[in-house]
Amino acid sequence: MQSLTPPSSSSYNLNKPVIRTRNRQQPSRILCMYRSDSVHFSNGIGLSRADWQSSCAILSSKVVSQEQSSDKSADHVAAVNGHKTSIDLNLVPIDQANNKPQPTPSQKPLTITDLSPAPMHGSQLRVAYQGVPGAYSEAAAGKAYPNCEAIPCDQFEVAFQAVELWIADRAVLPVENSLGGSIHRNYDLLLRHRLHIVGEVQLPVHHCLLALPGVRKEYLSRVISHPQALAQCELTLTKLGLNVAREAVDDTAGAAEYIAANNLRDTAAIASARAAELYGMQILADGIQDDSSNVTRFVMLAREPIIPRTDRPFKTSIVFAHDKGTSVLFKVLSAFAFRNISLTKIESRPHRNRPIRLVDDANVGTAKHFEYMFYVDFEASMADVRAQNALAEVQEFTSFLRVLGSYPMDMTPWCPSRGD
Ligand SMILES: O=C(O)C(=O)C[C@]1(C(=O)O)C=C[C@@H](O)C=C1
Repeated sequence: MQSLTPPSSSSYNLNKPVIRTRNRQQPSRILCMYRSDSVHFSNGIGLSRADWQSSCAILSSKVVSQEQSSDKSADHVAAVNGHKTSIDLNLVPIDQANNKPQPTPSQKPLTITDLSPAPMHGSQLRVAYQGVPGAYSEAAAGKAYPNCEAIPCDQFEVAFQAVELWIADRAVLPVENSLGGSIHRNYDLLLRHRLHIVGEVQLPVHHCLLALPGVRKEYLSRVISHPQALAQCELTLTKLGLNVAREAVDDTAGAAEYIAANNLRDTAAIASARAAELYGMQILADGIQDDSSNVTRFVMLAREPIIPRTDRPFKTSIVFAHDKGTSVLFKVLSAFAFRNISLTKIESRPHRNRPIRLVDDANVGTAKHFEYMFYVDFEASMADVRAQNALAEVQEFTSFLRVLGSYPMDMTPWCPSRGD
């Protein structure tokens, strides 16, 4: 199993080990664990657990929406995520009249525990996040799962692996910020890993400028923080007269920890008030984000998808591509527009497997088109027939389609960050 080690040279003992990539000393053992897990959960039809999980959200609801249709269409549906199988995917029967999932005689009615399975090891949910204690991601983990055990990881990738290897039950990862935009790394990782989005939280982000006790603004020659935090405070730093070097580090709280551990009196960090408290820093300026309504959206990831519902607002996240390029985009978006399904987010990322498509024309030469993966979030549950029909249509237009998750929207009342 992946080993846990205490944080680097920090003199602060927070009793919270950070999972670090450099301690992945036994890849073969990790691989074995994963394989045996797949075998153990295999459903006897040749699909691994991971395959089954990634297929089930879209496949189950689509098959159910076409309950009366032929075997041929079931095969067709089962190819949506690239898995050709005759598996019975009739997992979430839909009452078409009420547009609600219905229990069948062989199924127990759903309870709240079905929607958010309890951890197998005890009552406290273990939630992996990137950063060290005091990071905003830790606060997001606490908002998503009050009373959870937050597990710090030194990289996003490690947070994904912590869940895959059963070290954690969930990962909480930032995907976009209202000022800084998308956190692209996490979009790429969502595709590379087989975890499911099971929820979202939006966290007001209130940045502070932190320095060692006694340090004044005039002494500073640099400010360090997470690149997103530096971007979110760019104008305010200038307004404060801080024309100092800005340097990116892995996370906001880690910046504060680093300054404290190395007694750096010429360096300030952009981080939370909680980080100031944890690492014995003073707050030189409070609320330094360029916009008072600065919000970061985080998604929660799990090994299992949740069962989509229609009795509360849900969002669904998908990723798709087409081997004929971007011309498909308009058609895909129209599938949602015709059904009055609002999109809340669209993002494109390079198609890593095939980044460039060459189109040769003997007369004029060779066009080099960049290829993309498109990520779309829309406001509907996969248990909603409108979403099922929209995705059935999207499937016709795309060569790759994966549902990343269908999950409750964060509807907590707007509560701007402290001091605004
Ligand atoms: O560094 C942190 O404290 C984080 O949690 C990371 C992160 C990010 O990746 O965007 C999260 C929220 C803020 O937007 C700034 C940084």
